[in-house]
Amino acid sequence: MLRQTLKFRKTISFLCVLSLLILIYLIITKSNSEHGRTHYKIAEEKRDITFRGFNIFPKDEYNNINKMNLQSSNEVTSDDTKHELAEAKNRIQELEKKIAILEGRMPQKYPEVKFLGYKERRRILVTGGAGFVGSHLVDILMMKGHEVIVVDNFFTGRKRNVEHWFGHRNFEMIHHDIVNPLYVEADEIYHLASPASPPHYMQNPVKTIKTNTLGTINMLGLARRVGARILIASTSEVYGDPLVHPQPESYWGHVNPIGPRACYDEGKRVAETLAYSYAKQEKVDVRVARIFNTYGPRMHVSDGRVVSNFIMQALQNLTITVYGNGKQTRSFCYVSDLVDGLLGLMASSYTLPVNIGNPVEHTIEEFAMIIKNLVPGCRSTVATGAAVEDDPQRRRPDIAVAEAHLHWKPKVSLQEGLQRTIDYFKEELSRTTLYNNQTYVDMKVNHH
Ligand SMILES: O=c1ccn([C@@H]2O[C@H](COP(=O)(O)OP(=O)(O)O[C@H]3OC[C@@H](O)[C@H](O)[C@H]3O)[C@@H](O)[C@H]2O)c(=O)[nH]1
Repeated sequence: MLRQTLKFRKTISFLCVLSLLILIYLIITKSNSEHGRTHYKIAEEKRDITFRGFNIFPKDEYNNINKMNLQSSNEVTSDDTKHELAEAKNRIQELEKKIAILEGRMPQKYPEVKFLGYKERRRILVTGGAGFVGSHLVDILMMKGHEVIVVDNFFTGRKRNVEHWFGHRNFEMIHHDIVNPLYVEADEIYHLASPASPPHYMQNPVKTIKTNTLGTINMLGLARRVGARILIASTSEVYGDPLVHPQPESYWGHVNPIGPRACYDEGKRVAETLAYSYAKQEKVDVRVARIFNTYGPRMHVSDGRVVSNFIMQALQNLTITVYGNGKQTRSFCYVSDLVDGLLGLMASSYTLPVNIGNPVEHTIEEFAMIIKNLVPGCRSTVATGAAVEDDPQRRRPDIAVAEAHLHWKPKVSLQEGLQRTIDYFKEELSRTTLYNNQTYVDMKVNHH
């Protein structure tokens, strides 16, 4: 009995030891396999990072991980994996090249901006701020250290004209059509929004008149609400086909109210009327600039006005197209001079309309020859064609008021201004033919 009991105990002890050994064995195997899995997981994650082309690590760390990946793949992976890794590296290299190209296109830093204290710094709204004149004005206001809000519907304006300010803390861009009300805070408003090139405004006369009437009402209403001073961009076209020469501000003009230019001429005349009505009735602080023919860089290659047309034609050895007999005259002001005049007017206490333009007058025929001679090796011929309906025959500003009240007169000679503009259009031409393959000829405006 005793022997049997001892034998039973031995068996029990043996079974216990055996189960203990099995348990230990199981625990060891499990921990090994988990360790292996973790290793594999880490390797997978690293491989995944490089595979997706996220080159976000500092270079050394990135290289180490690549080495580790290669080592581990040498140990555990097949030729397929090696091939995948090589492909991933190629893709990373391609992406790096693309990033470098994109970075090359981005402006590296902003133009230098003056620092203004909060008492001097003004918040300035520029309607049409992405347009030809507006964008040059925006540049100066920004560089002076003000906060600038650009409003544009991009009907004729372009983001490209102001993109060098994108992201700057003093700059804001609003895509908005001022025919609809706008609610922003501003100390000053430059109201420049409107198509200004005859073929453009004639192409959409209703839009042109809405912008100059409803749009101006909205901007004057805004100026009243926020107590801002507002400068309205009017035009020499309020004088129509003038019977007085040169044109002083006191001249009332000679305008056909139902002609093809009326949407612009009369639109701007109403804008002036609205400005002085708001000044009288609502005490809005208004300034009115009558802008004469202006030219310079950032005019669109297909703007359709004489300067851009003649320069583009001369640069491509195409016929220079003079509308009518070419005896009509114009006086051309370089854009930086105009911007100086606008700033001077906004700052002055003079509230009646002021002509801003360059009084140096040329016939259009002469002007064609001036441009042809400024483009080296130009083989263009100058041809006259059908006249444009209601085309003003003589135009030259009397700038006595600007000289007396703003102490302003233009500084840039026609020769110098045209040279800078020709250089700009040369650059534009190479850009359009290189990247777009859509040349000026496709978009040429012809209103013969
Ligand atoms: O290719 C062309 C283009 C224009 N012209 C002529 O050149 C003269 C100037 O024409 P533009 O189109 O440049 O400008 P306009 O003077 O007619 O109107 C301008 O006036 C002042 C501003 O307010 C506006 O920018 C615009 O309305 C006109 O006599 C026109 O018929 C040509 O002979 N050939």
